[in-house]
Amino acid sequence: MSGRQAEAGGGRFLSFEGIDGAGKSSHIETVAERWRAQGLEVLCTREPGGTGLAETLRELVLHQPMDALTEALLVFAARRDHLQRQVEPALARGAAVLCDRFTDATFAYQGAGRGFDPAVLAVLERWVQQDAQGRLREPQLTLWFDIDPALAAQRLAAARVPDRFERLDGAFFERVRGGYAERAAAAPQRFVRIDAAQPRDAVAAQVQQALAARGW
Ligand SMILES: Nc1ncnc2c1ncn2[C@@H]1O[C@H](COP(=O)(O)OP(=O)(O)O)[C@@H](O)[C@H]1O
Ligand SMILES: Cc1cn([C@H]2C[C@H](O)[C@@H](COP(=O)(O)OP(=O)(O)O)O2)c(=O)[nH]c1=O
Repeated sequence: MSGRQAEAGGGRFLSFEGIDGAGKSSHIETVAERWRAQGLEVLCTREPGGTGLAETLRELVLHQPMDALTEALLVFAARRDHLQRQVEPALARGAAVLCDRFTDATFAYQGAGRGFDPAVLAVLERWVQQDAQGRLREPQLTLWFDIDPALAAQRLAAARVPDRFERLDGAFFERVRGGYAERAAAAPQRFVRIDAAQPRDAVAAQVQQALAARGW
């Protein structure tokens, strides 16, 4: 965990990342159920989204044509509202926050995928996530569901109608995957790589092991 990270106030902040079709969504509810059974308050949420305003911005980002800077500004605007109105109050109450994607997705999709300048993303990250003491709000643990884009595409083809991102080609998702690998290499204490190509039970076991390693 980085020294510049904000305290979670007794709460837990866990993010789930990976390219579309990696299979992360299937596991969030399982973790939530287990933690609720332990008596924890759990907030399951997602980005972009998690508040009325942020869900409205999500609809635009997923369905309206726009350039990479507009995309980045909208996902950070959604993140700001989500942090202020949902995530920070939940962590302050001591709740566990399970977030389907967070800022790593912006570096992976808008940065590595679209080719937008990561230095600008890092500036926006500080504006949006830094507290008055200069500490950055980040997940304490990020589970990165890593998978070959060709396999993820096969899963998605069987699963749902694609949105703006899911329609992009294999080369885009190779770059996004590379973006996640870079983020993971830069923050090895925060990231755990999950081999998402495995069958669902094996993936669930890896998730459980990553949480147990944190005493969670
Ligand atoms: N380990 C797995 N093996 C095979 N199919 C999977 C596995 N995990 C999830 N799926 C299926 O793949 C599709 C995409 O999973 P989903 O959880 O929606 O991915 P994501 O949220 O990462 O985009 C769904 O149809 C899901 O049932
Ligand atoms: C959080 C975030 C998501 N995204 C993209 C990645 C996904 O394609 C999309 C929504 O993510 P996701 O919730 O995984 O979609 P779904 O409900 O279809 O599983 O938004 C970005 O491009 N930048 C971001 O900062």
